[in-house]
Amino acid sequence: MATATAVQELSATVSSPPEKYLLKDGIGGPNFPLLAVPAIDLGLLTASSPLGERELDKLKLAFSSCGYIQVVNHGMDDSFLDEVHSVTKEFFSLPMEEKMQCARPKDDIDGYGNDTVYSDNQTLDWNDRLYLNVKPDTIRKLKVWPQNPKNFRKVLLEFSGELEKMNEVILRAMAKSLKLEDEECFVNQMGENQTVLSRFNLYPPCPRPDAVLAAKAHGDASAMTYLLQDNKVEGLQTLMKDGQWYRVPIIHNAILVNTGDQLEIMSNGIFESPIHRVVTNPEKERITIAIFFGPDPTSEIGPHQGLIDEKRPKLFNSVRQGHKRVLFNNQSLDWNDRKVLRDYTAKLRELEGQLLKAMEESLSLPEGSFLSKFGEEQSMFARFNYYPPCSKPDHVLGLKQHAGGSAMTTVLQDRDVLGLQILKDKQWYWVPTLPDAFLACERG
Ligand SMILES: O=C(O)CCC(=O)C(=O)O
Ligand SMILES: [Fe+2]
Repeated sequence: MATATAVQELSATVSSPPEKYLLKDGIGGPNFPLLAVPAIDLGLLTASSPLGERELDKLKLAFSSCGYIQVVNHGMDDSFLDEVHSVTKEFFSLPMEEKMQCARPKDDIDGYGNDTVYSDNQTLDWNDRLYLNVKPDTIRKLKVWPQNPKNFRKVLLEFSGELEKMNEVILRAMAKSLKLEDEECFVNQMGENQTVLSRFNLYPPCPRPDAVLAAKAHGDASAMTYLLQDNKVEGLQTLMKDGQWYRVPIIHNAILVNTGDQLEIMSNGIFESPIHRVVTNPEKERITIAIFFGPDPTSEIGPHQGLIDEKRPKLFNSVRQGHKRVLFNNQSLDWNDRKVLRDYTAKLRELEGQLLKAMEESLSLPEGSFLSKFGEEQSMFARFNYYPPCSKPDHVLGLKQHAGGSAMTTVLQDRDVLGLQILKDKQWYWVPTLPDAFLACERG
């Protein structure tokens, strides 16, 4: 495993980014709409007044739709936040030899560096960063904590300490906004020794903003993420359910908060962990500071009991951080696969609606005759099949003869290998494969 050259140096010396930073299909765009992220007044979240109630409703709506809030009136004054920005900028402006004293050792995450290169095919991010674990104290790697600027460590501890308090207020408010009896339920799930990780990001100017990302699309593995954005240069974008990337706006010295994967689990999927990315800017550098809060890695987290009912079954298994598994009709799936499955099933639901409509039309039935029978909460399950080669195809079936119990089944067939047969008039017929076409059948 190798480390890439500092992006800061590339930015200063090359006129076009090396191949390994270029995305084959570009970043899309160029016009990305601005996302409306609600500003939440921290003081009001704890107020028992109609205004306080309104703020809680805003918070709930924001976290369950776009996944972000901008916290204002948070009690950190401008001069302090300017100091957070300036120690970060000063650190990245140090001569390379000095920054390298904080270099991330191979196979570690703490320290100054950038993408670890795992393979020749990897596309790299246009970003240098300093990762520092802050809590629990026992995992601090002080060897890579900057000694210069002199106030760096003090500022980091004060900033993360302020955000730790803010996080407790917000976690309580989230529980309250969901009308949960136990307002401490999310705070308690974070455990005795929650993890606090800081990430200082430098995004140098990039000559190919159309083809290079500063951070590839990802969801945060944290429970909650707090970001002090650059006050002048935008860059963060988030993927909304309409499949479109939106720009996340800047509010001067507001703290941008998003839910991470662990909170998605605790809230049984009500508060989703948004997928986001960072784009590059051709002229200006961008600096941000992210603080991630995660549950105690030794304690188990899971969907809160009060958020599980018939309408919203338990979506996730209980897990320890780092072992993110999910329940999807009793099939355990990896986290990223679940996101793919969610998008895929959403598209199939649309397709199903169109097919039902066409079937109604073909029988001259009024619109909705079939669809209405499925009800609000129609069930849907996925099954992934692997059929290994078999030396006795004349004696062994991949799947015995059956008719499914569903109303409608959609199959994405193997692109190359035939296998499915249907029985019609006592005769078995092959079902041809048509690359990337869906096979739909009634009554499974
Ligand atoms: O710098 C940003 O705008 C976002 C950073 C981010 O997504 C991260 O560090 O996980
Ligand atoms: Fe992130």
